[in-house]
Amino acid sequence: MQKGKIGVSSDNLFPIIKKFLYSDHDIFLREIVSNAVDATQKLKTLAGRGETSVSVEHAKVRVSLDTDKKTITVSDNGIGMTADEIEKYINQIAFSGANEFLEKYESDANAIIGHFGLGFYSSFMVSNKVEIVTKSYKDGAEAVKWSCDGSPEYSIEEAERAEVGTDIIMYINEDSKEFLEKERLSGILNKYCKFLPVPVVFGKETEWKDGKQVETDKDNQINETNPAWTKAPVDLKDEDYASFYRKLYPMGDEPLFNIHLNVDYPFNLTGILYFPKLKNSIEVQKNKIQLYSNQVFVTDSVEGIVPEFLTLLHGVIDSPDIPLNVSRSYLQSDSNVKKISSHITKKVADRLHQLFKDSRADFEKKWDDLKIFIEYGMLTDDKFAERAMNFFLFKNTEGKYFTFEEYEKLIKENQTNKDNNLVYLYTSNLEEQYTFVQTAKDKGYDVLIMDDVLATPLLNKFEQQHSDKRFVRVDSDVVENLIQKEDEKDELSWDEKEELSPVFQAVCPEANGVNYLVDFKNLGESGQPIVITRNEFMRRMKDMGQLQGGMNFYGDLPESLNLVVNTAHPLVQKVLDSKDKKLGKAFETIKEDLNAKKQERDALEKAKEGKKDEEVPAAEKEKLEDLGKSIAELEKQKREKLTDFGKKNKLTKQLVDLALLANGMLKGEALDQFVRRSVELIK
Ligand SMILES: Nc1ncnc2c1ncn2[C@@H]1O[C@H](COP(=O)(O)OP(=O)(O)OP(=O)(O)O)[C@@H](O)[C@H]1O
Repeated sequence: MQKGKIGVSSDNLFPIIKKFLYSDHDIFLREIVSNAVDATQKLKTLAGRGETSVSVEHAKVRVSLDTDKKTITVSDNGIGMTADEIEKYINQIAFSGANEFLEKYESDANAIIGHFGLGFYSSFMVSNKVEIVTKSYKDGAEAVKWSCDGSPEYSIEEAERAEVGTDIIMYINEDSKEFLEKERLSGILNKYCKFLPVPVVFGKETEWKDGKQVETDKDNQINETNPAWTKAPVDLKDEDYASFYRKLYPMGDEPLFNIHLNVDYPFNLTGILYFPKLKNSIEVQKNKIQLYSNQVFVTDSVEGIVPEFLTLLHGVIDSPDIPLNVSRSYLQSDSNVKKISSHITKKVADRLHQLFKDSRADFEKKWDDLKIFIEYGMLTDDKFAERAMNFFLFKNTEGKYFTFEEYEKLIKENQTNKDNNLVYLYTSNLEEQYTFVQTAKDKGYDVLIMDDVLATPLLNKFEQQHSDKRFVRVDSDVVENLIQKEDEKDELSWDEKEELSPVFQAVCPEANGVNYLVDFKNLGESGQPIVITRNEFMRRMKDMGQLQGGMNFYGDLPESLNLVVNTAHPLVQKVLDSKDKKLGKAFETIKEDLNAKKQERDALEKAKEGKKDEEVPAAEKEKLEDLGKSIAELEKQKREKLTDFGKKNKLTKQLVDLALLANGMLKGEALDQFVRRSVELIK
């Protein structure tokens, strides 16, 4: 037996490997199994070149578990190692054996790249002791056994092994005994090794016999050696893509369609990406793409590796050019990774454009499921946004689809306002905003449906890019104001409006932290007497605030609605008339009094003009002050009378309630009262 010291610069390397090399301890299995796969492939390469007569026909990697001895063993019938090679590749751990092999067999390099640096030593994260029993393929090579208990000391001795290949025997330590559970182990194999290119077996297949599961004598192969993405697109049918998707996501809904990536210049990349049917919550759909390197699973958290919006896609990307065992931040700044990312973006946009051109009808059918994804892309990636203008679709309330260009043509004539802006009308909820949609349609306008969470930021973006286009939600103003074609004429005098304002204010609901602002507008005799609208700017700001998690100034503001009184409506005129009748002489007196006092004050103010303060007689100042007080008092009385009238007047209440009802905002007690009042009014 020969003893020696592993060639590391410091005795402290082992603890470092154990603790810090990989945060996921389960990665040891990936490393050891992929070394075994590499060794097998190396032997196949040699056999293919006629450089060895060792049979590679039944090449496989076997993982076995011995719960009594507390060992996990990974065996392969690959290339094996001589004692010298162990010295070189294992003992001199800074040296990566793959390099030498690569130099020699450059043309076959792709299949045999070792990229995990200290891969073998990751076994010490979970083991007290590791043994290698190996026999090289080289003529006359003797089997050897290397053994190391986790200190830098190792031993190497002769051993028995009938066939060429290697066993890695790991004596699992107390802290890691979870890995001695069969379920756990097969879980890890399924995660990392599912698509390795050489058969990997673990345990035996089972079958149902006499009402229970029994083991057969057939090896249980855990991997598929030729997964769909490694095949040429021409060799795959729709069903093959669909069944591969089911393999990746057994619980997932059927995807909409897929993109098969196959790049070999300027970098190597293969993969299949699927467009899933997105559900409402975006977050849970994210990060389902699996990243592989030569069929070895690396990660399923691809943030920063593919563009943000593409994390919504599902599927597999495999590239030997992605540096894998490095930190995430390094990965994100890697130039290869950046190229890959923009390449995928382009491919995805191309594919969507293709689908749009090939079958518009089919594309439209899928649009509702696709749009969140495309909108997300347009918002976060300007290059994608540019390309997407070719296939982004608007959908109107009739269920018809238009490209940006087509829609512009459709509305240009009718929906250009007096300032020469093109106005796009939209609804975010056809049910709730039904009356507004209908009113707009009656005017001959077209209304779009923009009902998803990304609509508001997307509209903001469209408007930023096109300064002559405006998007307004149908309920953000009365239809006359949405697309203002000419300056309006007024039906009520300033005084009349001033008096009506507190009357209607008095019957606005007070609960729910909603502010109402009474406003007046000529909506025509056939228009509704009262309409409730939501200011577009404030609403969008609130929407954005909510998207950002409510941490935004506007998000916290109380909701503010406009109560628009139709100045041309006969019922509004009726309120005005009945107010005069009801408040009668007493109210007239207050008004006359108020007017007289105001005139007096104005005259005094006028006389004061141009004089310095000390030139104004004290009596006059006092008089002005008294007048101010009386005016304020009279104003207060006037307001009180109007408020009181508003509250008692059934018609006022009824009109406001009707407007609330049309907006689905009349609930509970208020609704009950409305119904009772309506019955009474009909009687
Ligand atoms: N099962 C095996 N059969 C034959 N040689 C092996 C086996 N396992 C490891 N080796 C040899 O030991 C070397 C070191 O392995 P290790 O996993 O530490 O690094 P690597 O495989 O070279 O690099 P990486 O882990 O990054 O792929 C390998 O390059 C290979 O030459």
